[in-house]
Amino acid sequence: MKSFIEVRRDLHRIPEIGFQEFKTQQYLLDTITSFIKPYMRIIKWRTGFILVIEGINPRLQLGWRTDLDGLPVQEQTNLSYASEHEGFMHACGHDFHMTIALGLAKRFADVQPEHTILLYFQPAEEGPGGAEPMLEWVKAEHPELLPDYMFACHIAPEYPVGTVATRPGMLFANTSELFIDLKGLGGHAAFPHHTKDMTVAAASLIMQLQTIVSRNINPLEGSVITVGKMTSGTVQNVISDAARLEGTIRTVTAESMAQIKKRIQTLCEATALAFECDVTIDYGSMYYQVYNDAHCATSLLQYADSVEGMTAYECPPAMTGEDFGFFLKEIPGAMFWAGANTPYGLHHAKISPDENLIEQNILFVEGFLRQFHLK
Ligand SMILES: CC(=O)N[C@@H](CCC[C@H](N)C(=O)O)C(=O)O
Repeated sequence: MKSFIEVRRDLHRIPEIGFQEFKTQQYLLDTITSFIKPYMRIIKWRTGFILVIEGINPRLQLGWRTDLDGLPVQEQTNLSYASEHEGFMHACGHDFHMTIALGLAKRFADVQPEHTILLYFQPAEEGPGGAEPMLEWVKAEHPELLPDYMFACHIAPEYPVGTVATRPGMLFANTSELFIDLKGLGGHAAFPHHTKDMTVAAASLIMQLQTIVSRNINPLEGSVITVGKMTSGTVQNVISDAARLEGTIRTVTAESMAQIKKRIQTLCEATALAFECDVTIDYGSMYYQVYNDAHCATSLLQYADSVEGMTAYECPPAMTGEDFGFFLKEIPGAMFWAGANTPYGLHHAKISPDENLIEQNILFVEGFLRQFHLK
């Protein structure tokens, strides 16, 4: 078998967006098939699958989840193994997450575990969200594959390799995507008084959206509204008849999410009135916050503390979103940040995490799952 660094590089070359992970799924299945044992079996679901590894003496079923999808980001790393898919990149570390899961599969193929291990290879974390429908499928079709406890990691650029950073309670925020379409009346650039200019309406709306967190939400409750993409118009001397804003909302409570959406509705209605146009809102997909079970998070930190080369850090929560939150809503478990030591942040076109994290986290997670026990 190839080294795990080579495997990660292979996966890095072929990023695919949510529910389009066809090559990725095939690569993962081919790799697992090369070392699969009679006590292991694969159950496919859409572009993902579950690898079931029967334990020798299974008192528990422990789940480990990896996400599979890349992002629509044009890579700028200049790496020899950069993305071969123009306009797409593994800019959120899912190539690392997948390699760690493959590494666990290999380690448990080499030495059968005591507990039954369920490796969830889940599509579409970045959007539209694979965790919720995957969990619904398991509950309906394979309830025997529901883990008793479930874990996952996410790379963290800002921490040194070997860091395990997590906390009991909320680790990541509630999220909701946000899509706003504005439709007006286009026309000649020289005759603005005959038009309803959607570039100006959209620009005004963006500025108003940015007042919600600063003026309407309790400052002691963190919230974020980001408009990551704005499109409007066709050419420099035609007034735009259509604009679209694409963004995301992050909150720490369901109440502030509802409050923000109410305010967005009001501002959109006001924009429609002020700019004499149609404004429609679509909230896309929403993720439940990542809420760690206290015993599971503490167990991860304590185990990290006991392993040479690993550093446990009880970290603050972040406004990142993760659909792993849907698993944790129903199954006790925890997610942790795995130190990746790179100057560029998640979703940056130049992010290049330290590959040493792969081996270290395979061994860490393997050891953690093998020794995990009930309270
Ligand atoms: C870990 C991470 O970066 N996750 C994404 C999840 C995105 C969810 C959804 N598409 C949204 O934008 O609301 C993140 O951006 O935090």
